[in-house]
Amino acid sequence: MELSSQQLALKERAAALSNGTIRGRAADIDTSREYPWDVVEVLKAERFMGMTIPPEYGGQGRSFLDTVLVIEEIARSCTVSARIVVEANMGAISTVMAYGTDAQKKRAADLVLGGDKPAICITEPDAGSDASGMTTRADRRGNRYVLNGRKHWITGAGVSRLHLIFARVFDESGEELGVGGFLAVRGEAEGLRVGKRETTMGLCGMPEGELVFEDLEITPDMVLLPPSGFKRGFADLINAYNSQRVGAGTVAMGIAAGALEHAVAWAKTREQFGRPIGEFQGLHWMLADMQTQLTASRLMLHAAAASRGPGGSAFPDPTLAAQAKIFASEAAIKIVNDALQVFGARGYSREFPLERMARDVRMFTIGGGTAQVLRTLVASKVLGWKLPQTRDGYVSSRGGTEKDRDA
Ligand SMILES: CC(C)(COP(=O)(O)OP(=O)(O)OC[C@H]1O[C@@H](n2cnc3c(N)ncnc32)[C@H](O)[C@@H]1OP(=O)(O)O)[C@@H](O)C(=O)NCCC(=O)NCCSC(=O)CCS(=O)O
Ligand SMILES: Cc1cc2nc3c(=O)[nH]c(=O)nc-3n(C[C@H](O)[C@H](O)[C@H](O)COP(=O)(O)OP(=O)(O)OC[C@H]3O[C@@H](n4cnc5c(N)ncnc54)[C@H](O)[C@@H]3O)c2cc1C
Repeated sequence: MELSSQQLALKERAAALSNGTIRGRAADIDTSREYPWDVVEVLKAERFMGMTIPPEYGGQGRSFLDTVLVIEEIARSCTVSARIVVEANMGAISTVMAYGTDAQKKRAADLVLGGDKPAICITEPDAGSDASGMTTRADRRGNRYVLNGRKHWITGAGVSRLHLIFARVFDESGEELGVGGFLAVRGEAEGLRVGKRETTMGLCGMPEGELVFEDLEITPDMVLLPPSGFKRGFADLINAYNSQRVGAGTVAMGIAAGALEHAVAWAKTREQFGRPIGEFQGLHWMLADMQTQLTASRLMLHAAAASRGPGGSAFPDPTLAAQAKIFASEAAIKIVNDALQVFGARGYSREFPLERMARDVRMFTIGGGTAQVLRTLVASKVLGWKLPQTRDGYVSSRGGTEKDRDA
């Protein structure tokens, strides 16, 4: 995909920041397990926070493809910093920019442009891949909603201020209306409690935590009503999430790009048997395969970022987003581990970035929808069949009977 001169300039600016300040901070962010507020200030100064926010709300109205160019460059040096760029431009913020009221857009834009990385709150202890099986509920009380429930593995728990919470909606008679999005700002909302932080293998500077909603009151101005209403609210909200799936896949690809750069430089300088190891054909072919997989990942992610879903969607095509994330995340795990292999024992040392990259990249076939669940989404498109995953749903969707179900 041909990039414009403005996009090339944007990519260069991001690369300069990545090669300088960001690269210098990556190892400390990992070992300290502290959220990099200093990096947020630098991202703000470079206007990499809220790039996709429309100019009327103080942003630049940049595309998802522009954002992907920046994410890749930042991820070459630091995964935590790259994920901040993802969530400051895609996912929750782009959902509010698409579905929100004017006041909600302004509030969200001010927070993100001020350096806030929003949290998208979908996953629950008993509803991970089966996200629509969520039990967090929003009960109507007069003109407000009261949220009760719990989410976990929420990126930014305890540091994010703006939260987009997916919840099952009930009217005052207790009738279920569907799924809605609810906005809450930590520190302003009574009843939003930050729980346990996970001790993760990678992305150590980014809190992944539990959120507990205890009679969290949501006023009408903070209800994010999906365009098709609560009835198809889940579909609308997860459709908006496709932007973040492309962003997540891009972080994985960026880590791989950084790891390959390190491996190429090492292969040229490390000598064994009196010659650079880069002279051995076995490594030629490894490096060639790594580059081939990286190029394919980048092409798929750029195509997905530039795509739009059916029906005039403002978001990437769901199938292209799923395919790009499946391919890029699985390729990146292989590329990073092969890059570590090129370093020999040094690859296994904390004195080199490869072991951190290998720990960081491992999450991308899980977070953002697992590689298995995304394959089902692609298969559903290929077959032209709906493929509900519950046993009853599957049997009935294929015209089966009770007998089939109990088979
Ligand atoms: C598994 C799921 C895809 C949903 O499966 P279900 O069988 O429960 O429901 P479906 O009938 O398949 O879907 C319901 C409805 O939504 C539409 N849909 C589903 N996925 C998409 C999509 N990606 N884009 C657009 N529309 C979508 C589907 O067509 C149905 O609509 P209709 O009824 O046909 O009109 C889903 O539960 C799922 O995606 N599970 C994975 C959970 C996930 O991705 N979690 C991410 C949490 S955030 C995170 O991890 C952040 C870390 S990362 O770095 O970003
Ligand atoms: C680093 C990180 C950050 C995250 N950030 C967020 C966040 O900010 N917000 C948020 O809401 N969530 C977040 N998540 C949660 C993430 O979305 C879930 O972990 C993911 O959706 C999978 O759910 P689960 O972990 O419960 O695994 P499970 O759903 O229990 O899956 C376990 C295994 O079973 C497989 N499986 C499950 N169902 C099927 C099926 N029908 N077909 C085939 N295989 C299946 C899965 O692929 C997986 O291999 C994050 C996760 C990680 C690791």
